[in-house]
Amino acid sequence: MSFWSFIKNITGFKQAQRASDKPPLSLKERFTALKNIPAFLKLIWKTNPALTAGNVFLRLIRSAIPLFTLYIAKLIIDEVIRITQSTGEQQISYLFTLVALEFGLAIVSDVLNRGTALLDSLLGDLFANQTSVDLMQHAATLDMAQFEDSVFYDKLERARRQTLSRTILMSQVLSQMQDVITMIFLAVGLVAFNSWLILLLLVAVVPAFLGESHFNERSYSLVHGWTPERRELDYLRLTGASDETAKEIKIFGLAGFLISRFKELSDKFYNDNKKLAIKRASWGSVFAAVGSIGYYGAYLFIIYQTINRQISIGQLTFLAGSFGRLRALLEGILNRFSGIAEGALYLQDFFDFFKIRPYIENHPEARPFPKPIRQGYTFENVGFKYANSPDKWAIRHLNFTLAAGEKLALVGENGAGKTTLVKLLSRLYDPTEGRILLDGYDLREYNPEDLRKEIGVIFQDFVRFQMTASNNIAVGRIEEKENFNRIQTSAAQSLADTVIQKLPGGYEQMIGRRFAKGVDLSGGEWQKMALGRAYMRDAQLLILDEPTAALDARAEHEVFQRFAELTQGKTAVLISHRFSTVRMADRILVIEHGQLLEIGSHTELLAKNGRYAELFRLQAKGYQ
Ligand SMILES: Nc1ncnc2c1ncn2[C@@H]1O[C@H](COP(=O)(O)OP(=O)(O)OP(=O)(O)O)[C@@H](O)[C@H]1O
Repeated sequence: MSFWSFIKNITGFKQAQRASDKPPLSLKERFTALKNIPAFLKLIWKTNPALTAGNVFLRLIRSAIPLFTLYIAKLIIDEVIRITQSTGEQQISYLFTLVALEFGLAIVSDVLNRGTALLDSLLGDLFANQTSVDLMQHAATLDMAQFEDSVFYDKLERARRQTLSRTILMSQVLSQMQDVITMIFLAVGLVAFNSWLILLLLVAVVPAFLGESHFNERSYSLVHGWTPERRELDYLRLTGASDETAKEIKIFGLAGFLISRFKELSDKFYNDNKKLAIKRASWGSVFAAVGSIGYYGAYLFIIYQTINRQISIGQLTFLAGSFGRLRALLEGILNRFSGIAEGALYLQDFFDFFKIRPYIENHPEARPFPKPIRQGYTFENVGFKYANSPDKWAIRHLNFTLAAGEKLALVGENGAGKTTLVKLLSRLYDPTEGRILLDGYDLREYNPEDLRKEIGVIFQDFVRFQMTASNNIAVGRIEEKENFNRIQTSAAQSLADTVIQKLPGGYEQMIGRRFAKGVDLSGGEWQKMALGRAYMRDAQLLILDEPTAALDARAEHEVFQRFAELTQGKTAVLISHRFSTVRMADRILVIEHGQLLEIGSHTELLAKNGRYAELFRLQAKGYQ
């Protein structure tokens, strides 16, 4: 497989081609997406009812102000004309009252503007934080298999990316409601004077709205279709400039290679986007011109009526002002409508993500988890295929028992299926065929959460948490993160204490290079920290996948002297390529191409003189 086909596979590039072939969404589909708005408003309300109510209240008051301002302006002009055209002494106190009223309205409007902007930004921040938390919480409930599915991953990516656009959508929806109310106020005023003007207004605005909607739909389709490529771009950006990859990028001289692929993809996206942006701008100008024709048509009509003395000059300013305001408002509302419809489409991704349910879920009528485990595990003809390689059995026809309290070692070549087996034991996946029994009952009958509480797994590719040394060990049992004694004892048992003693900040030292003052560790030092997590955990089944691979000979020896202590009274599964480690187990299961080849104690298997004996001698020979 070439490097690029590999990257394309892991980033789900195939989906990209399918997605970009998708026809753009129809007007109906966009209208349908609006059904997400009520649920969205509910989410905003739930984020903070007080701020939401305050926001709506201020906007309601604001929406009445333009009509009053225009009307007072009309009264002022008519009054000024009346005064200037009359002879003799004139009372001007009425005029001053009107001006003072308009001034008052201007001040109130300004304060309300700032108030809503403030509430918008506070509510927006809270909403963004809340939805990020919800996303993380939901992602945590989902299955491993779902994370390995690229369609799922695209959904997660889109749901995650749009945090900012969701806050913008929130302001848009609230402003839309405000503008609609303002428009109703103004329209009532306009109709009271001349209802024909409303028709002219629609002629001026509707074409622009349809144009905008069309282009929003195109741009959504473009962005949507590009999700997998954007994931690839993110991957390239990260790989090309990260502390974790810098070493190999330099040594293999890969920078140019990654950059050229990045440029190739990003240029393609830029060009697609550019074409659309140019079309949008050109059509936008045409529609704006149509709008202006409508507006000036109405203006001429009002001027004509004024010259014919059908309306006063005050009415002229009121009507022209109302018409201009209404046109701008309606244009804004219609344009914003397509923005909102576009946002609602993205919301669909967001809500879709929350609709994804894990297959492996807790259920109320689950069997209580046995404490202690009495019989142990039984594998009955267990077979498993990864969802992303449906043609290949990673494990097949596995039949064996793991008795309570037994220490079982798994031996086999790379890719034989050892890690897959322990993933099934900890129910990260369910078997594709056959079943795994625990104390006589299918693992599916227990709650996965109860099961996982009783299992401690240290994976080969354990996470190097960029956190303090203390937390790096505490993650083994995070409820005990404040229990310093327990952390210290676990560190001493896994030899992590020897690493921590050398750190300038001791247990509070930030580990890893990502954050300021972080100190990185060597592979073996990291492994000691990870092993500390196993000691933190008070689990009945302990699974250690290559726990000593990165340790030096002395550390490995010491770790295994303590292994008996760690696994005392517990069932343990140990994966290792080192026979010095493997031989300590009660029984050894040799796995080949996902199938059980041999099982027995070290002495039994040596006596059998089969694959285990062959591999054991091969390794022993290497040391002679
Ligand atoms: N997430 C995955 N998706 C698809 N296939 C996978 C996945 N993980 C493992 N496999 C495949 O399943 C098979 C068994 O892999 P597994 O990781 O269990 O092997 P292993 O015995 O633990 O190997 P190693 O000694 O190299 O750690 C391999 O062919 C591997 O390519």
